Parts: sequence; structure tokens; C-alpha cells
Amino acid sequence: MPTAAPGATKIGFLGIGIMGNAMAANLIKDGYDVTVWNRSADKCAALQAAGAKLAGTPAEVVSSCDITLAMLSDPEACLAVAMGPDGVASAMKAGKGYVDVSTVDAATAQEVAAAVRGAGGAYLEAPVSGSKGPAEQGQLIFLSAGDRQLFDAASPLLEVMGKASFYLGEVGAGANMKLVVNMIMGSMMVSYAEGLNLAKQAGLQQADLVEVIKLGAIACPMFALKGPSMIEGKYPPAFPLKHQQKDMRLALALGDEHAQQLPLAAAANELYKRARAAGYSDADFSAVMDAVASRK
Ligand SMILES: NC(=O)C1=CN([C@@H]2O[C@H](COP(=O)(O)OP(=O)(O)OC[C@H]3O[C@@H](n4cnc5c(N)ncnc54)[C@H](OP(=O)(O)O)[C@@H]3O)[C@@H](O)[C@H]2O)C=CC1
Ligand SMILES: O=CCCC(=O)O
Repeated sequence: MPTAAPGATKIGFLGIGIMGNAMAANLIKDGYDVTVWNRSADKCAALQAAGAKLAGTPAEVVSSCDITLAMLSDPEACLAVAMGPDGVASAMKAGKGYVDVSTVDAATAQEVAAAVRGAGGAYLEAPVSGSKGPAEQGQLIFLSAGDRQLFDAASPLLEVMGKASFYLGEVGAGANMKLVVNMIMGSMMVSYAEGLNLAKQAGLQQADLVEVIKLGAIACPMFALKGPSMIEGKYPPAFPLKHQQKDMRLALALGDEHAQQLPLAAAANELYKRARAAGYSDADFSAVMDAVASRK
């Protein structure tokens, strides 16, 4: 396994969406030789202008790189890219590593790990906490699990893209940690939306509520960041609502696996589903505000 040093190690990046674009840009800025692929190739233009090479398939990326990362929507996308035609597994071999930083469930991570390891490669799951801003600022938190040697080899990359990395053990632990964190976050967002809506109905200034919370025991960066735009009914996508609802769905399934009651998360998930039905899938997850406000 190579140690990931700028210039020496060839890095692949699959999935150039909101997060992948920002993360790959930081690797390029830090001097890494980066090859990118995206299903919709036009989204790679900015990275190409910044020096990235463009590949036609995931397999082409893996063939030409030592460590390949993936930042993809959901389990279906991760499985398609890993095991589909011209996928990661078809080009994987000993000495190469695959680091999937997407948010999926443990079963998906384990299935991808088996395909990568079966082809002789090393596998690390490393889903991230932190949204578009922290991705751009290199302030993500990596929740890693899998091949420890690959974690060590990839750590210089994680240090460029993030502020902290956890090694949590066997494949699946990273996915589960991420889903628990996002379940809490999704429920918190719904509670905040309910509070903002109730304040308005009760004749209070919503901006006052944002300020009161900022000063008190429940202050948190998410409320301070999202509150002003929620009051304006504006939801520029940093974390698409469809991904939050996917995470709630996967977290509830994890709860079912362990017979853990999750009534609050289940109720929150219904509001994210209502928001998706109302057309907010590609808006920021804070758009759940409008689902809470809905009188239908
Ligand atoms: N945004 C955020 O704040 C955070 C997101 N995450 C997680 O990171 C992952 C990516 O999120 P984000 O970047 O915001 O999402 P985007 O929707 O911006 O990007 C999704 C990426 O997945 C690709 N994709 C989707 N379906 C397929 C498919 N079937 N085959 C190949 N590629 C596919 C998209 O390609 P195309 O461009 O062609 O559609 C795109 O590159 C998700 O798992 C999300 O839950 C984690 C932390 C924070
Ligand atoms: O999964 C993405 C959630 C966004 C965040 O962690 O702030």
C-alpha cells in the first residue's frame, strides 16, 4: 500500500457532486495527481480546469490510481459504481485501495468491501460529518472503518480534506456511526422547524427565536447557520433533503435490526417524506421547514 504523498501517489475521485467537487478540489490544491469521474461528466469541468485528469469510467480511474475515493448519493449508486460494468471491482488489484466516503448502510459497505477485497484490493469506508462549507474548508470529520493499513496510507488525504478522523474498526462501523449522527441531526432540524413555525403562529419574531437559541443551552452551529435562510423560506442545497431522508430511512432500518424504538426519528422521517412529495428533494434538508408549515 503506498503512503499517500503529494506527487507520489495517484488519487482517483468518483462522484463529483456537492461534496466530491469540494473534496477533490482540496486534494488538487495540495498537489495530488487527481483523476476524476462523474456519471454526468460535465460536472468535472471545474476540477479539470484546476488540473484534474478526466476518466471515462470508474474502472479507468482505478486502473490509473493507487487510491480511489468515492462520494456517491446512496447505496444503489455505490453498488452500481463498485460492481457494475466498467466498475471499480473490474479494475481492482493488489496494491490498490478504495475509500468510499459516501453515506450508506453497513450492508452496502460490506458488499462493496467484499467485491474490492475479492479482487485483491484494500477497502476503507470513511463517511463524513460536515457539509458543503466544511468540505470546502477542509474541515470534515471522517468516520472510518475497514483496512487499517489503508486508513494509515490514506490519512494524509483525510488530513487535507478534514479536521479529524476516527478509526472505528470493522466495515460497517463507519456507516452505522454516520447514520446515528445524521438521525440525530435530522430530528434536530425538524424540531427547529417546528419551533420556528410555532413562533410565527404565536406572533413572535422568528429572528428573535434564532438569537435566543444562539445564546442558550441548545445553541448549535446548524441552527445558527440554517435559521436565517429558513425564516426567509430559502433553502440553497448544501445537504440535499433527499439524502437526509435516505439517511433517516437507513437509520430506522438499523433501529429495526436492533429492536430499538425510534419514535422521534420515525416521525421526523415522515416530514422529510412529505417534503420530498412536495418537490423539495433537491433543496437543502432545512426545507423540511415548509413541510412542517404545511396545513395539508
Ligand atoms: N451534502 C452534504 O452536506 C453531505 C453529503 N453527504 C453524503 O455524501 C454523498 C454525496 O452527497 P452530495 O455530494 O451532497 O450529493 P450530490 O447529489 O451533489 O452528488 C451525488 C453524486 O452521486 C452521483 N450518483 C448518483 N447516482 C448515481 C449512480 N446511479 N451512478 C453513478 N453516480 C451516481 C452523482 O452523479 P451525477 O452528477 O451524474 O448525478 C453525484 O456525483 C451522499 O451519500 C450524502 O448523503 C455526507 C455528508 C454531507
Ligand atoms: O450527511 C451530511 C450532513 C451534513 C453535516 O454533517 O453537517
